[in-house]
Amino acid sequence: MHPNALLDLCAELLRSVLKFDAPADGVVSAFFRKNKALGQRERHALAETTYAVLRQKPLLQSLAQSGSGPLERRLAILAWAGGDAGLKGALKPQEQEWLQQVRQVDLASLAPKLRHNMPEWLAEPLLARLGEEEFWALAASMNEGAPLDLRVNTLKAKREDVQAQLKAAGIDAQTMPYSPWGLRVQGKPALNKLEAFTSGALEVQDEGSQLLALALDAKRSEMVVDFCAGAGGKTLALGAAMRNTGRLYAFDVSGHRLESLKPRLARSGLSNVYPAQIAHERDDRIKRLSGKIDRVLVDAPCSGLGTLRRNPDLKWRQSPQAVAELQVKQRAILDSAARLLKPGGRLVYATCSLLEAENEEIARAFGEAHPDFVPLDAAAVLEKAHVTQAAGLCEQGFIRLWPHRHRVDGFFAAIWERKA
Ligand SMILES: C[S@@+](CC[C@H](N)C(=O)[O-])C[C@H]1O[C@@H](n2cnc3c(N)ncnc32)[C@H](O)[C@@H]1O
Repeated sequence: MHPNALLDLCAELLRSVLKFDAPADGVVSAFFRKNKALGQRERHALAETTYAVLRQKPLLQSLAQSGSGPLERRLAILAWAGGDAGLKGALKPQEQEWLQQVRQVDLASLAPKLRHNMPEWLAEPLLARLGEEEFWALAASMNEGAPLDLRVNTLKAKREDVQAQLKAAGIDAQTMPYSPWGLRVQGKPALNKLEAFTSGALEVQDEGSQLLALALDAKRSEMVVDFCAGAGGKTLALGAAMRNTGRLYAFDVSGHRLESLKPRLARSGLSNVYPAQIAHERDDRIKRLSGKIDRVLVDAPCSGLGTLRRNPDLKWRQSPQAVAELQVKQRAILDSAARLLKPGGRLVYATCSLLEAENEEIARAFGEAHPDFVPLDAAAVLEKAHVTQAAGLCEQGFIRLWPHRHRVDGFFAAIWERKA
């Protein structure tokens, strides 16, 4: 495709994505389905440019003000990720001149909001919690892409064997710094045709999610509930940790998400998982299992703001009102899920949010209202689960993962034991 046509197509894609009426990854995939003739490199250029615009929207919108022509084309020019040669071939002389001028701007001299590229309602609490230096490190880390994290299904294979298989396929996979199940790959190699993947020895799962499954410490023959199982990323890790014994209920209100668990379940070799759609957190099924469960994971619906490296659109699609509504849901789900536990059972509440409002605030309120739940020290729990450098992953007794500190998505988890 001619570079100019590709640039215009990118502007068209940006126009759709920047409406923010649907998640960016879905809009990009739908756009590619509609534009079938696009080659691999062209798709890469369009997707990376779109994500670069989402990551730095305030900065790029501000810089784009001086140019002319459609705003989305200007944004695409400023963020272009398809190489300088292609861009040169696409630009009119006037645009070339403008780009030269913009590239001279001293970015360090710009207002803070154009440098951290977050809405104020998000920047404010993060700055208050982290202080200047760490806040800016976090802002920078959110503008980096995330690597591809993998979990070895220990039911089927050993980590070092899968690592060797990947190496034989030309993929350099490093063992993860914290999770004993994890391998990390740079770039985005295609995995779905590899024997390690089709045989179920390998799943895509970020390191933080693996650590949450480790924190639940589900054991052989236990009764376990994954309350918000979704497409089952954590369910699969829990089922393998239980060595395919006992009973693992995968609940979710979304039947559609639970459907996506099925092919993954088939690959994994697990037969101890029971997916079930529930109407809401007080569903009759929950009442029937009340007091019978050994371990419950609540991977609560949340703002997702810990995953901005992968989903930068979330910072523009979320709002303080949405967070307030999520808090109501999070409290209700945690309260209801807690009823499932036997005396002596373990409860883990987790989110992939960075906000105290969805994390410590929810956990503390639950602790105050439920004196029969004793908080467990997260570092001690992770150490017992053979997680290396566990203390560095925890704050105030909770798991607290940060992209700039740990090079993973942001995650939170609180752990309790119901009094015997
Ligand atoms: C963070 S996602 C779960 C991700 C999943 N655990 C994984 O590892 O792939 C939160 C899930 O909570 C589900 N959910 C929302 N409200 C719920 C409720 N009242 N009861 C149970 N699940 C709920 C959503 O459908 C969504 O799938």
